[in-house]
Amino acid sequence: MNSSVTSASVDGSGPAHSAPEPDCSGPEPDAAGTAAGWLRVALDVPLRGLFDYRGRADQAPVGSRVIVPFGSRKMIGVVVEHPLNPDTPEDQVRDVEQYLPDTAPLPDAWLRMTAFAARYYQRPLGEVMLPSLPASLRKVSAYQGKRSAEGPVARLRKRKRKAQPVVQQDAPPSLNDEQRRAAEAIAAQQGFRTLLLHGVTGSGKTEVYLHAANAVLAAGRQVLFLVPEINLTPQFEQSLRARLAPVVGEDGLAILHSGLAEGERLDAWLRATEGKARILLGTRLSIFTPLPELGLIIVDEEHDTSYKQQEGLRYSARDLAVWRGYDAGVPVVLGSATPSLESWFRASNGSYDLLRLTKRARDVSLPGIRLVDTRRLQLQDGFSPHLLTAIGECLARKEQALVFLNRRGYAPVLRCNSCGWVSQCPRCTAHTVLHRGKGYRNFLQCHHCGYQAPVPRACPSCGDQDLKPMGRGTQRVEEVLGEYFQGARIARIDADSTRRKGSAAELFAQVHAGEVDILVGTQMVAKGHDFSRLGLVGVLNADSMLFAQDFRAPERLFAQLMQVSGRAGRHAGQGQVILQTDYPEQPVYQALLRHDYEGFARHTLQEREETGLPPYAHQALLTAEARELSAALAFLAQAGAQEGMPCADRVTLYDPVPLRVVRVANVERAQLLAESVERPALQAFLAAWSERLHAVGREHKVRWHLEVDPLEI
Ligand SMILES: Nc1ncnc2c1ncn2[C@@H]1O[C@H](COP(=O)(O)OP(=O)(O)OP(=O)(O)O)[C@@H](O)[C@H]1O
Ligand SMILES: [Zn+2]
Repeated sequence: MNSSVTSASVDGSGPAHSAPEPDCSGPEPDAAGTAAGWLRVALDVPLRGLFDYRGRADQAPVGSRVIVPFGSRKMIGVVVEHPLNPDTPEDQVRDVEQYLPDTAPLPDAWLRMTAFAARYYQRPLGEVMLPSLPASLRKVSAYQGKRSAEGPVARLRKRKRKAQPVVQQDAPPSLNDEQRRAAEAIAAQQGFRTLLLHGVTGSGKTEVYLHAANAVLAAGRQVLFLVPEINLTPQFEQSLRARLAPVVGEDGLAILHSGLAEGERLDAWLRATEGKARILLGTRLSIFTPLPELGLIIVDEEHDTSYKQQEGLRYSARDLAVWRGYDAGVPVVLGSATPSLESWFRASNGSYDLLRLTKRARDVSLPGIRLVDTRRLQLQDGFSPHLLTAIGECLARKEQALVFLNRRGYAPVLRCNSCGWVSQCPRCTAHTVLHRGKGYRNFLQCHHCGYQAPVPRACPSCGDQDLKPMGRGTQRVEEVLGEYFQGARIARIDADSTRRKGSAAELFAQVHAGEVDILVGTQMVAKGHDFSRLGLVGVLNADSMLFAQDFRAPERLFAQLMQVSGRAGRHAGQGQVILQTDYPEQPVYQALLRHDYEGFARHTLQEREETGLPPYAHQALLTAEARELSAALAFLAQAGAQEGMPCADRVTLYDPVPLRVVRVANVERAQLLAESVERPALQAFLAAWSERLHAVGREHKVRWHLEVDPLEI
């Protein structure tokens, strides 16, 4: 049997190491100076612990990558320690197969951050370290495959980098007083501090970031700039190039997101890691990129849930950014028009500094918001006469209109008018959504598991042919608008229309160029974009989010509505927002009418305090998945026994409950929530708990995962 496997305690009994504080002392040759020694290696396997191999410490400093045998496979791992002795009998320890010196060893700061993330999020160190590297640095085939040549780094260096198009530089506008104060406050920071930049939509937060970044770059340091979505990178890339190229050079910017080809990603990562790129602009995965001269971290739209990874290591890049700033001793700027209540809370109690931008940067006011009470209105294809009229007037003024609706597809469900049958996914407890395919070839699709089926000719239940779409999604809204506004150029931006690489960027470019009159979109269009010609925003179906069970639903709805409203009237004119609702008296809508983020935040935080919810408590969520719900619940019931756990008296475990959508892809799911008002107590509990879960999980045939600071419950 493979020694490294036994040392990692497959059966849960072995001497698994807890994720160590990485050894930061660098390579230590043994007494003889060279001879073989022991290497402790982190591997991307779902086992707790690390794995010992025989190898040469001088060839494999801490932080370097090696290829090692693992069972019958080979894997790339990261050397984290040079132990004096291996944890298994020496004759069972296998040899390192290949050293990978084509990159410098991963630096101490990276080792510290991955170790922190592993500890905090309760994951094996290897499952944090390896996935955070560009794919080609962690797969054996990139080094030993047929066409691997001298490895991915050497291959990359042989290729010529594409020349960066030189972007026209633009003169910075002179900052207004609020912007200047904010930029100066950031630039004045020596050392770690978190600054929350709360600026209303269109207040010019980007300009503040650019000024702060400029100062840091001029001082010879690097800047990490996080944005929530790939779609926002082109807009920021443009601004960064136009403004900062004189300081950092055309090559000084690197961009990282999941939409890049492997080689592009490796290139950006290497340039950032080697300090050639001075600014790294990217989505959440960039948070793990080593930056030797980091001087400032900026997190734009810090409230955005895209910063949370929802699979594998369920980390929050925003939260890790704050930790990284603390560890590196550099300031962190969190910016938003609608900060998360967690961040707002910390700004209110003084642990963050609050910087405010209270008015729009250009000479325009915030949009006028109107709630249209749809209870007693005859809607036409889902549109109130008010909204239709407003769109017509907007087009007549040669401005763009945006219709926002958080539901893609043609209609959320297909229904039989005769017997009431509704289209259902056979694998999930969910309806299938009607989609309009190419050439009107319609199909049904499940938005949970991806299942697709043709549209039945007749009702599968009663045979009647009167099947009708119920409700509307973006495709149907697009179609309806086409009928009402003939000749108008309509574009739809949602996950379906942007599947092809680059198509989202093309669509946004068309909107910016004024080649679109009406834009229909989901949350993809709602945030961050600086549309210059958009005069009107119409919101359909906001009510569907009003009564969600999640305690964060109102916060999220409010943020989304503020953000989408904020796309109107940014450059000129008076922006206008029309929101159709059956519940105009709801506090969320009333706060929106007044553009009153602070009032909404105060009110909602008070409710959270009274009910003991985050940020006044800390949570972790254990989710179990099994063929049968009963098995998932049984696992959770056993997992929920608290005897003998550290800090058990300060941690509340709630009763296991099925998820709202119980079955997805024939797997049934249930959850158990753990909560404590003391973060350290919860952390101590979780560390011991996750040990036990590994053991309990093996007895039950369930898959499970633990999520720390869950965003959705
Ligand atoms: N000092 C200034 N003078 C004139 N125009 C400015 C100034 N600062 C920013 N602007 C312009 O104001 C517009 C809005 O700025 P920006 O997109 O940065 O807003 P924002 O605060 O990020 O808003 P949101 O949160 O809605 O994304 C941009 O077109 C920008 O060029
Ligand atoms: Zn399904």
